[in-house]
Amino acid sequence: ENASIAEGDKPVVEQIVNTLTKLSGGPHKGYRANHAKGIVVQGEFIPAKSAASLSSAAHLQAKASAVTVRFSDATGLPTIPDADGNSFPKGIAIRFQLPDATYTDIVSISTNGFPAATPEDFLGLLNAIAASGPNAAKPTPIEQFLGSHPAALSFVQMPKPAPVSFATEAFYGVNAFKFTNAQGATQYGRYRITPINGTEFLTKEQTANAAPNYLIDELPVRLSKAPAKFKISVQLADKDDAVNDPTVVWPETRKQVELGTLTLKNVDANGLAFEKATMFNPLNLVDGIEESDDPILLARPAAYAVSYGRRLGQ
Ligand code: HEM
Repeated sequence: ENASIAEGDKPVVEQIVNTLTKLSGGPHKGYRANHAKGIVVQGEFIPAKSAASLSSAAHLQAKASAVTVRFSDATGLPTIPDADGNSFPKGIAIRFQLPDATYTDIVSISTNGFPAATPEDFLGLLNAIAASGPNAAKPTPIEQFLGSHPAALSFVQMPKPAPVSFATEAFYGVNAFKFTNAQGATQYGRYRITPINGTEFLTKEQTANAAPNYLIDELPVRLSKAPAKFKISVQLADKDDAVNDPTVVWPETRKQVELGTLTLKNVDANGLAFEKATMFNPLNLVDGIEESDDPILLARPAAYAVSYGRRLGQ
């Protein structure tokens, strides 16, 4: 694919996928270029009464929807240990089955914020990491990049504790969406997916001793005993909040609207085949929810499609 074109002349999203692949020692045939290691579970979503006040979307009205959820570790390395520092942020991808046999997705991470405001900057960050091997001259490319990109530095420095379970981690939509209700009123907001029993993290010592697959192994055991529940809500933008910049964290004082309860019931027995055949996409939207003009959000479908095409061997 595009072998005769110089790397720097390829579309930025393709360059990002190539650098993600290089950073993970890939290509790892049949796996995602990012968030390669994951687990697929099934459950349902029951909307809260407040959901319809925000959006007329079909899954936010009175009725329950079937959902499929994929939790994941960051990087393109399918064998990354679940407590490895590079496995953060963790990911959650949620697919809601809609009444008309279509679906809509939410794809979120375990950090409230992103290291770059544009795909070009994200590529710059990844390329700086790739150029900063053990023999790189000081200051290394990544030291230089972080020195001149405060948002990337604060993302790198953000605490990313290892969760006890995928079911005890909180996730953030990071990119804003535009929600419209049945009366035509619009508001911008960011998703939050929060465990109903609260977040729970390992101690430093537990993290150091965690088994390589401790998260992947824990979830089926947990779900065989009881369902795991999350609250899905939306943090609303104030009129001056940046709705097109995922590096800007909005104040915790912003109002939140509860959308409903996500209940996870069982691990998908066909999860491996499903995850290979499926591309989650944050712009699989539904009437009542639209994208913002955040350049990171808008770049994601094309990047995911490059990775998906390669996963299917195209
Ligand atoms: C320009 C910015 C980004 C790029 C280039 C990028 C790239 C990718 C790629 C190539 C994949 C693999 C997709 C597939 O093969 O199906 C992926 C997966 C994923 N990304 Fe991103 N990403 C970006 C931003 C984000 C953001 C802002 C979030 C969360 C707010 C996010 C969360 C995830 C998650 C959770 C997955 C795994 C989805 C799944 O389980 O299928 N990404 N990303």
